[in-house]
Amino acid sequence: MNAEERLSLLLRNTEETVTEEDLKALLSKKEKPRAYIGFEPSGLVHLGWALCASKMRDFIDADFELTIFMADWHARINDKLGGDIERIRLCAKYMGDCFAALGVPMDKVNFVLASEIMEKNSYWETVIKVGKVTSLSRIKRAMTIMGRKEDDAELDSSKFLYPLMQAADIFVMDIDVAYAGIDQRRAHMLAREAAEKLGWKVPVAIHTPLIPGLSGMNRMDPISGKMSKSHPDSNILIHDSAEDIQRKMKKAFCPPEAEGNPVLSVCKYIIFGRGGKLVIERPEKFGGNLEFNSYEELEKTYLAQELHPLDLKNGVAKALSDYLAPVREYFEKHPENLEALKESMAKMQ
Ligand SMILES: Nc1ncnc2c1ncn2[C@@H]1O[C@H](COP(=O)(O)OP(=O)(O)OP(=O)(O)O)[C@@H](O)[C@H]1O
Ligand SMILES: N[C@@H](Cc1ccc(O)cc1)C(=O)O
Repeated sequence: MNAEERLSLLLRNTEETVTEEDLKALLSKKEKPRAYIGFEPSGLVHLGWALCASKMRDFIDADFELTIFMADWHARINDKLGGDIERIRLCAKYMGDCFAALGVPMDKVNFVLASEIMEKNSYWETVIKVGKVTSLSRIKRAMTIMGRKEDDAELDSSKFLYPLMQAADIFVMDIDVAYAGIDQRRAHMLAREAAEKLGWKVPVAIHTPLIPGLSGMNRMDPISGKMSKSHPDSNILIHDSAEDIQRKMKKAFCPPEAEGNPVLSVCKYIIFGRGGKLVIERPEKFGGNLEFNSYEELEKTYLAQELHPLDLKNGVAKALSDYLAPVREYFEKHPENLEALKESMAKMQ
């Protein structure tokens, strides 16, 4: 694959790259750059992460050394899973299963737990150095990277370490490209600015969009309306059955426009994310079946009101169920971590 092909693979399905010039320069000078994405192990996985998994595959295909980072202590700070570090680590194992089930070749990635890198002597030194060049108000603004409000006065003080730790993770692992959903932008901008001030390597940041929750997203605050495990009614879990998907899709917000439309967003980034097609089954009297081979074709037809929202939803529910069939098969063969996590989570309530 030449540099141009690598670049277009890395840029597909993204919302922004900071900066494209830096990325081009990196590709021209490094054969196997280092990229990473981090997650808090914090519960059952939803469809938004399928977009992350798909992008991870792009990084691997573009010949990057990819690290999937399981932020166990970050999740502990963020009070996830009852703040129980053992439960959080169990969840990290289950997440490894999820990425494998979503088609990430796990033998080609580094799967790293935050506690492993935190044992290095340089970790806390790096946190402190980043802290020395970052203002407290900047840290407060970055609280949104942990799903918290900037002005929440009730936060315990460990949470102020979190953005510094997330930036330090990048430096300690010697990362060239930090990848995440756009809600993580403030962490990456903080890391870039700290690196500039400290004279360290400035990481490139690549961000994918957020799949909206099924009940729709507030344009003024897209982060809080994203599909998330915190909003079970408006998410699709990767474990959902065909019936669950159908039921949830039926209730989904589906306005006659593309922006903020969760059903079209699922089509764009999941169903057509790596090619693919969509078949809408319709009785002859309503125009018969439709087949789309690209998202653009689908969007055009839908916006021209030649496809009824209910028919679209039914077709998407069926396509999603097919998309997630390998995930169901994977967990039928490897149920251990999922079952152990569910059992452990049941003890929390
Ligand atoms: N709806 C989504 N669409 C696309 N990417 C997402 C979505 N939700 C989260 N991500 C990405 O997944 C990674 C982990 O995010 P995060 O831990 O906030 O997920 P979550 O399951 O929605 O968590 P929570 O429910 O606790 O807010 C981040 O890179 C984030 O940008
Ligand atoms: N802040 C990320 C998790 C994360 C933590 C540390 C990292 O280095 C990277 C990512 C989230 O909420 O999903």
